[in-house]
Amino acid sequence: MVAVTSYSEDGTSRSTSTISLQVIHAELLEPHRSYEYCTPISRNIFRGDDDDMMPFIPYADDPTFDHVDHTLCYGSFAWQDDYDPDLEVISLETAYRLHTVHSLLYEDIDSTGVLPFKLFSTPGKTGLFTLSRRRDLLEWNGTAIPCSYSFPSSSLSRSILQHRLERTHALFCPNLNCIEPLCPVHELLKRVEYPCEAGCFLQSRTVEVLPCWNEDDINSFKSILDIESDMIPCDHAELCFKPCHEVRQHENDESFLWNEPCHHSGPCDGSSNCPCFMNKVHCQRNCRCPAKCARRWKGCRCAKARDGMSCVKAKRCSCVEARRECDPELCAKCGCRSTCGNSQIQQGHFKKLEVKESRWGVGVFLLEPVQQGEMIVEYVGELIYEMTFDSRGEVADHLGRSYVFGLNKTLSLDSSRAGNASRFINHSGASDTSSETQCNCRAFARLVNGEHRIGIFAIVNIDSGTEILIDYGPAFFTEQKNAEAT
Ligand SMILES: C[S@@+](CC[C@H](N)C(=O)[O-])C[C@H]1O[C@@H](n2cnc3c(N)ncnc32)[C@H](O)[C@@H]1O
Repeated sequence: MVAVTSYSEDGTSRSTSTISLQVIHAELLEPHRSYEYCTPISRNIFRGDDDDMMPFIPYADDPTFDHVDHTLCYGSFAWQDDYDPDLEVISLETAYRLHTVHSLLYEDIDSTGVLPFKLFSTPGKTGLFTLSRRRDLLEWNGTAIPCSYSFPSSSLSRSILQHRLERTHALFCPNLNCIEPLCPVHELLKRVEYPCEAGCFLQSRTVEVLPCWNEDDINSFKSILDIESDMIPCDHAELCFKPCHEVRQHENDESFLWNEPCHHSGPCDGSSNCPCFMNKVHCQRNCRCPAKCARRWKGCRCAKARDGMSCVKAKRCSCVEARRECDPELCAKCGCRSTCGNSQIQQGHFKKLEVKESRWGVGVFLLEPVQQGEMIVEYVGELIYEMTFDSRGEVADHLGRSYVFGLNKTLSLDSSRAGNASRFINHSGASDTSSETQCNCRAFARLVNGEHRIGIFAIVNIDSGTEILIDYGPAFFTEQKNAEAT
């Protein structure tokens, strides 16, 4: 029984009545187990590496997580960075006076660590000199620094490979589809048309014996190629501290793969040492050669099909065979924006999906039937480098759930922090023959207008309501088990 009292505007009670309500005994509702947040995205986001400053300690109250080991992945802790704007001005002033009055090099001042800030930028952390150029520091009338004085913009330690990579990375981004917000490269794009030095690879055409490099040189070079494969030899040479033509010879050595967009004067053939020509690959959208260059990918000549399956049903679509999606600029007839069946990722026509409880945590289920060969969804996430793959991997291993897909030699696609429903797709091995847990989809990487993207495709006809399952591959669970054991 519930008593209901009504009140007049001045707050006095007017009447009270009693009503009886039906009592329903509901089943006990179990709360869903806790999950991490995930930002919804529809396109891959370039992240590169996470900040070097640790924002918080994950699983701080969980004694089974090795916090100490995990902190080693970071250079500093956000909660210890006690920000004081006065200190910036005092540090800058101190550095200036030590340099101008006592003739100390800025690099030496930095290496003593005597100032509370680093003067020069370090990986993931902006230095005081750069900060002072980017924003207005507090004004101090007693300063000895003249208005016209400018602090050095960068001082890159020869010994820190990351520094060298970051500096050159800031000058070259050959990706026309670059989706990095405010990518600095597109402001600084610089054409390299001339030999970088005497003995540049552009000038020395003769193939000599492979120059003898020691193990450290070769390891550094491999790291550079892993992180920055899309560079010309002149830039690699600068990073390696090696003569340009030696670098070129090592790049040609079959132990290294090099498939960067070309950037040179002259035609894309042997006379200009065009890297695409040398590596027997097509010039791509990101190459700096003219659009009508003979080495460019020509696209397919498949005809339009009314059922929206042109190129897929065509006997031999050159784009399909090369694992590229058709390119609206090149494939004139197949209808990349309508009838082409080989442009599903860029068209973004995905199937209706539902995420719900499955055998292995949460899974993804179809809300409509799908035909074999159709694309279901694009696997999207943050594009990350190996260092971040490792640091995030420690958390994923502890959690027992990993959302990372290897995309190519350099980048992985991680949907642990940003992604779409596809991040919840579970695994079924090829050997599983049970009708309910049989693998019914496959992930394919496609070159889409110069970018590697991953689509999840049906490998059989699938009914509505069925869980989507893909084979993660043999390494996935072995790596997870190894990580749990260590
Ligand atoms: C990309 S997530 C898939 C979504 C996950 N089920 C969830 O609830 O978030 C991958 C993780 O799911 C779990 N998983 C997926 N398929 C599995 C399977 N066949 N057997 C055991 N665990 C599986 C593993 O923990 C794996 O690291």
